[in-house]
Amino acid sequence: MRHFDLIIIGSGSGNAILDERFSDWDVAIVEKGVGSTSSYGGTCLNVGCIPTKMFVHTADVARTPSEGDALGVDLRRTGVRWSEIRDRIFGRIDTISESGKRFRSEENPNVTLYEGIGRFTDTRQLVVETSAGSETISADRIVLAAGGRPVIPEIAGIENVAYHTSDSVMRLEELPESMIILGTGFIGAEFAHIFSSLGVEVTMIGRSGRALRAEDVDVSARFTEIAERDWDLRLNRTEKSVTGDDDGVELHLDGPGGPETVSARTLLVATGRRPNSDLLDTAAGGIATSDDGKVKVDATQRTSVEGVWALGDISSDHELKHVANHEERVVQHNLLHPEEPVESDHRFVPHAVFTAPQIASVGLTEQQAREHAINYISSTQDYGGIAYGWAMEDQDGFAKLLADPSTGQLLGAHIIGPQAPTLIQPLIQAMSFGIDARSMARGQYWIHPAMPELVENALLGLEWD
Ligand SMILES: Cc1cc2nc3c(=O)[nH]c(=O)nc-3n(C[C@H](O)[C@H](O)[C@H](O)COP(=O)(O)OP(=O)(O)OC[C@H]3O[C@@H](n4cnc5c(N)ncnc54)[C@H](O)[C@@H]3O)c2cc1C
Ligand SMILES: NC(=O)c1ccc[n+]([C@@H]2O[C@H](COP(=O)([O-])OP(=O)(O)OC[C@H]3O[C@@H](n4cnc5c(N)ncnc54)[C@H](O)[C@@H]3O)[C@@H](O)[C@H]2O)c1
Repeated sequence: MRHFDLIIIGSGSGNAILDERFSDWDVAIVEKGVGSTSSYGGTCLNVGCIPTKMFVHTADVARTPSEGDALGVDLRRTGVRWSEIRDRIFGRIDTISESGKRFRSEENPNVTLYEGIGRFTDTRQLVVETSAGSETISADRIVLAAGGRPVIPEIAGIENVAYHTSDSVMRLEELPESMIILGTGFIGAEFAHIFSSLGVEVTMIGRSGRALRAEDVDVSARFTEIAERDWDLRLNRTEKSVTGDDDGVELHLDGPGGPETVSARTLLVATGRRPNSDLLDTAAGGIATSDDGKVKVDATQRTSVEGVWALGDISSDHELKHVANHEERVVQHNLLHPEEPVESDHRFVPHAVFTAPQIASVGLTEQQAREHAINYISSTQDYGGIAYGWAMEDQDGFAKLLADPSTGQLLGAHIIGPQAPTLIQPLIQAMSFGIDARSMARGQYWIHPAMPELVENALLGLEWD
């Protein structure tokens, strides 16, 4: 059994821990590979944030003809070269993944890369199943950065049909003429935009009455209206069974109008993700998990076992890359300076959904404020009420702010509309640095007539003592 100073399980955010300060540590990285190509470098790089946003940008360009009409410009999309799009995107991604793996395995003499599934057999001890056989390794310190994977719901017949998840759908051989997307969350909303903009007929299935229902209630309601215009959105549905053959799939549902069947060439399952703690058999390592399988950590990212840390999707409530990166920097510091540990800061975690239109959010939603009986004032500013919104003829977008009625400190910010993830950044800054709405609105210039006037006007709309 080989013993290391440090074992890192997972090459996503975990890969970034190692810098020159670790050059005299004997380190093992354990990585099983993600996606249909078993790639190195984790979810975000290979099957998550980065390729999806490369497809999203392409989809944004592909849908410009639908926006030209209101402006008096006639545009036509005459074709989509799917295999070129796919190969352009993965030509870049696969090269980065391969060079990242080569760097760790060939250019870091202090690092040993184990390619296979790691599983705990004892406290700080693992067996790794590699193609060359199984090997047992142990270490003084272990970092769990093993992420999560898509959940496949238990629908009768699903084991007999061909379906995709976000792990495989971006590498489709051909663009299908139709697609059923199961799930109306982040992944469902982003892929519905991507595939519909490229010409695929999208049917989207949701269990509740709203799409993106975790968003602020007004944002979710507006998004649902727009999604109903753009896609065949079927809400309040329960799946009964699924059947299929070489030509496609049929999903049998129960809904408000009784039983119904939807069919399409391809089925994409986007019904959430689960942490990989079961693959790791964290229980055998004595590591405590919550009921949902997330590894329990304290504010310094320490697990229940001395010398074992966790970060990112395997332990975090926020399955977001910027959170995994933040926690990785905390773990890195605490490995190097155990006598002066630092804590993760999860006070103002923003997120964005890169669908159409874009959505971004930070802090409390209105429904959360009500649920926790938090006093708030709110303000909503439409894109249609600012000069740049006139230029775009925007009819749908708005920014909504919630603030403390006694101090004017922002409690939450939610934007649906063009460039929402960019527009929200000054509001994240105001919340993080404790700037009240009036100081924020009037303590600086806002470029006229640029889109951030949406934020300025929403701030000015908040009225407090
Ligand atoms: C389609 C999609 C789009 C996304 N878009 C965004 C976005 O736009 N913005 C955003 O902030 N977030 C996005 N996310 C979320 C983001 O990708 C994750 O939050 C982030 O990648 C988590 O990083 P991580 O390091 O915790 O885990 P991962 O990057 O998943 O790394 C975990 C690694 O551990 C390996 N592993 C797991 N178990 C074992 C084992 N037992 N033995 C060996 N190796 C193992 C896995 O193979 C994997 O490589 C997206 C996710 C998906 C799926
Ligand atoms: N832009 C981004 O930051 C981004 C993009 C994609 C994914 N992500 C991360 O990945 C995570 C996973 O994404 P996701 O979209 O899979 O999860 P999600 O939790 O956002 O959405 C899953 C949806 O599927 C529904 N669902 C569950 N079981 C179902 C069933 N049997 N039938 C129909 N619907 C069902 C859920 O109610 C939920 O609405 C997200 O929570 C997010 O943190 C982030």
